[in-house]
Amino acid sequence: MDALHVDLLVIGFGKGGKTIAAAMGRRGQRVVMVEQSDQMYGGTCINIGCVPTKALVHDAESRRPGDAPKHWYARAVTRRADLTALLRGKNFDMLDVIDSVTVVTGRATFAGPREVEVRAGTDLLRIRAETVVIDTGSEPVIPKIPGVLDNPRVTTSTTLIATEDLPARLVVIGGGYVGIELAGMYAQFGSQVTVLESAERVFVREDEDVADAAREILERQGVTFLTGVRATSIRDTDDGATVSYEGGGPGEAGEGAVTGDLILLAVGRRPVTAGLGLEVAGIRTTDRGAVEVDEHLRTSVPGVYAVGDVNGGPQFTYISLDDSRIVLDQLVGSGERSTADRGAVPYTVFLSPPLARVGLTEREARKAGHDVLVASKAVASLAAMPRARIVEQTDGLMKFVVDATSGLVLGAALLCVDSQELINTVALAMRHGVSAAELRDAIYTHPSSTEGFNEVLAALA
Ligand SMILES: Cc1cc2nc3c(=O)[nH]c(=O)nc-3n(C[C@H](O)[C@H](O)[C@H](O)COP(=O)(O)OP(=O)(O)OC[C@H]3O[C@@H](n4cnc5c(N)ncnc54)[C@H](O)[C@@H]3O)c2cc1C
Ligand SMILES: NC(=O)c1ccc[n+]([C@@H]2O[C@H](COP(=O)([O-])OP(=O)(O)OC[C@H]3O[C@@H](n4cnc5c(N)ncnc54)[C@H](O)[C@@H]3O)[C@@H](O)[C@H]2O)c1
Repeated sequence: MDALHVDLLVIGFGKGGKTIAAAMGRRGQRVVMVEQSDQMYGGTCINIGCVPTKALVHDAESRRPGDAPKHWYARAVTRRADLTALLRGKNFDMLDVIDSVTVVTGRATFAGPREVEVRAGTDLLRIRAETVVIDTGSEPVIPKIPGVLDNPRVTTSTTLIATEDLPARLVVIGGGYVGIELAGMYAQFGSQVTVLESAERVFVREDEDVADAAREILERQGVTFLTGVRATSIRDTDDGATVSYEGGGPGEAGEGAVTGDLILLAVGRRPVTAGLGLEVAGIRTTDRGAVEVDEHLRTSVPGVYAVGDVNGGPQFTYISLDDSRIVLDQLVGSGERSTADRGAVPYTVFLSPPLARVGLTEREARKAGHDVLVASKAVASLAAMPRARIVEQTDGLMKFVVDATSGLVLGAALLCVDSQELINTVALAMRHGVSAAELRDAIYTHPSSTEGFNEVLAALA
């Protein structure tokens, strides 16, 4: 079979891959983007990840006491589907409008170092490229628990958020990002939610005061947490699916069972490398199954790069985007940009209100030997941040960890309204050496959430 020969081949329509494809296509390079599903143009984020879940969080938060839960939820699922369809179309068009870029819908497997076969139904296409970018993302880990496989009551985030019937009872296995966000969201839609988490507490990376505040908000919204427990089996009953568990911290049952109408598996996501034929191409993987890359995202085969979740880095859309900057710098820039350049990378868990974090926690800062100053205030106690009262969301706290010697911000935990926006200002300040005093004394618009910094950081004076 003759192979189609192009300049750049991208496998997977994720954030990093599509950004590289568009940039190189605009430079006149012949580019092929291979995506296995026409329902995944644009990748995980817009179709089954960030965007649909945050749309659902928004709708869950907007439910008023008189709104019938099942109806409200079904309406939200329809809106989610409309929104993702719109964005999927826009993402396809983004590449389709570029003359030298072709989107091929089919599953790619390596046939050589920079050559793939693409299977679409009975059609088979062979593509050879000067440069290959692997951006195949990640997929949910399915824990080896009896009763999990082929059980219609067992869901992943992908299938749960497409379910049109609101589960009366939802059991979530895993209290990480996916588990927590969906637990909070479904509780606000009206489900009775139980989270089973194997760590001794939820938000285990966070300082205890922050973790306790976040947990307390979720509990008030109706989420029950069982921590330090491990699910051992799932058994179908007349009444639903019963998850048995072992473990449990002080004061908690050593073993027990909880029944749900649906069970959500949320114990992590692993890189999609199986079945890609990486061994045929000589592309090495790590012991965790990710494509092995160096700090410039080069794989073990010259001319082949890996971006996004598949390279084993932090699993965030904005990291996949930053990966694309590193690869583009290799292809058309100075080749100096690397993963080592990243500093103060923030993250947000979309609770209501969101928990946004950057830098060191207080515990980490003290352990690292810093002379630490802490400024922390409950949002409800802030006089100079009326925005929280305007939007009727006064839950949470703002906490800054500051180096007493340099006056620089070491980290922040913002559990408050708009924190997904605020944290980017703090991260920028940290990256550019803006001091805590400068953040405290800056002029912010009013009424805004940022002006909370004036009052919270005043405690450092
Ligand atoms: C429920 C959920 C919520 C999330 N929320 C957030 C959030 O709020 N903020 C955030 O930053 N991150 C969030 N994430 C993580 C984020 O979605 C991912 O980190 C990001 O989308 C990864 O992008 P990527 O570039 O690695 O590839 P992806 O976007 O995963 O794209 C990979 C693509 O490759 C395709 N593919 C795979 N194998 C092949 C093959 N052999 N041939 C052809 N195509 C193939 C897949 O179909 C897929 O479209 C969330 C994830 C989930 C699951
Ligand atoms: N807002 C965001 O940015 C966002 C939202 C969703 C997902 N994501 C990304 O997706 C990734 C995957 O999310 P995730 O929540 O699936 O993984 P995760 O790694 O964040 O959390 C998995 C959790 O499951 C627990 N766990 C593991 N095995 C268990 C078991 N057998 N029983 C009970 N608990 C168990 C772990 O202790 C952990 O707390 C995240 O790491 C994140 O990068 C980001």
